[in-house]
Amino acid sequence: LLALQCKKDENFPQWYTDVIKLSEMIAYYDISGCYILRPWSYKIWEMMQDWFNVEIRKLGVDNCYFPLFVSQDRLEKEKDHVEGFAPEVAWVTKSGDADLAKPIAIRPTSETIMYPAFSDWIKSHRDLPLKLNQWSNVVRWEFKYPTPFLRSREFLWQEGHTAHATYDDAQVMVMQALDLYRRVYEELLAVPVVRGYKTEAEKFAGGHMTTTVEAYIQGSGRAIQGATSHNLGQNFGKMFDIKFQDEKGESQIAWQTSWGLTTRTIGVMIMVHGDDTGLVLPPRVAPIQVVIVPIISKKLPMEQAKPYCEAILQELEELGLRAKFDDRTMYNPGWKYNHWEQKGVPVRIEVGPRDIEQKQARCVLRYNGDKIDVNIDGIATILKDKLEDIQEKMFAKAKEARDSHVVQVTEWKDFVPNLELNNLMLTPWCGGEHEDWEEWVKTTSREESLKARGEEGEDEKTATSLAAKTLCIPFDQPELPEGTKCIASGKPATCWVLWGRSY
Ligand SMILES: O=C1CCCN[C@@H]1CCCn1cnc2cc(F)c(Cl)cc2c1=O
Ligand SMILES: [Mg+2]
Repeated sequence: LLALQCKKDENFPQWYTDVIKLSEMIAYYDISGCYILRPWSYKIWEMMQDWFNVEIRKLGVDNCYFPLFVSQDRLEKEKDHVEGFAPEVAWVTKSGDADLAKPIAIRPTSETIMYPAFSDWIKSHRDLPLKLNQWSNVVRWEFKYPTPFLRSREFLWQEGHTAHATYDDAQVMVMQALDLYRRVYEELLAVPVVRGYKTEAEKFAGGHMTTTVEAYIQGSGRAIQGATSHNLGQNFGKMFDIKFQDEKGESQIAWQTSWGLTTRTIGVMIMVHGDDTGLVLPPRVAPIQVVIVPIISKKLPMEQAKPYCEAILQELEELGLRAKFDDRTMYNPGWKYNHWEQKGVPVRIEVGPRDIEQKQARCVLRYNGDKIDVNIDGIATILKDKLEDIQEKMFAKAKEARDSHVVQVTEWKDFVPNLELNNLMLTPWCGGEHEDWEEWVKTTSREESLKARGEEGEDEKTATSLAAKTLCIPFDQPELPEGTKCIASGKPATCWVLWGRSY
């Protein structure tokens, strides 16, 4: 595969698969749903980890590491909550050719692994708050169609787990974690997100309340959950006997949170920013921000180009930029241009004979193709500023694409037509839990989508994916005029909820 087989707006799933291969981010593996993260994507994960570790340390969170395995007894401690997930739990049943006495599960998440230890460690209010995080892999044997980064059977994540003396302290932690997630997306990945609460139907059943950051993928017209932060209330404290003596010597149950961000972040960044040439990397997370390509010919032998290029490289590195001088002789400049464009490197510096004569360099910007001739005196400062400008412009462009696809809708007749326009919809909502109006919207929006497309009885997968679901109740609520009716139930609306087709 030397170039993308299709345009981003022709066949989005195919485009995505080609981009992650061409940019050398992913390699495939013989076990379905498992992928190799090559250095080009793993370096991005490492930069997110580095940033996140600095930030959680400021919040008093310590990193730790708990075992990969969990006994069946422990995993199934919270019977009701686990049973919904049971089909996706991976089990170890043998060692060698001998059966294990009891099967052992591979962690799909670590509550049942961590919280018995929390119960041992927390006795007094002086042991609170307890704030731990772990970077690990988790395994969930998903059956939906697997997609690298977005839905894989093993993925990398961080999971934060904290315990507090009061509900309010826990809620502060929930919101601090959520804001870190917003910043990972908006400041590092240049992807705008909507922050809000999950509805009762969509929240983590084991918790008290779930908050989320939701991104918009223009290529598919779908929303995607970017990360999630839960207020667990005292649910797990009761289940795992996590109690503490308060100042008055009274026994209290701890208030907890948990929060997670996964390698799905990388897939979101690819889908939002990629174009018909390939990956377009936000400078903040680009493993290489600037690549220098010499245009070697009889007029400019490598001996003459090398010192000139190496001087530029050194100046860039001294300013903290991640730069590379591509001095390979077996590839010509055109091949190198294509290679680094497909990998999404933000800035390419071309150095030809004329550039050296005029003590300048031709800089090409990946995100919009601009070509600028820059004096090599001070080139590093100019490019450092240019990279910051690129980061801002990429965010602004993604924000415009998202904002132009969010519409307020108050009447049901406008709901599916907007789905068909790849829009997300803010609608008045009665909070519809009790009569499960959310299920009604899912079912009805799927049926009406099929009809709108003249495809009765579409195969289950597509049909389901045509259904709209609630993404969140945005923290940022528009005015809700007195007497506004819920778009589904017609009952008095209590808030605005954001709907969309989603991943
Ligand atoms: O979302 C987060 C943030 C990080 C820590 N965990 C929570 C809740 C995870 C929900 N969840 C998600 N998926 C699961 C899959 C499973 F197979 C089992 Cl047994 C349990 C779960 C499960 O509890
Ligand atoms: Mg799941």
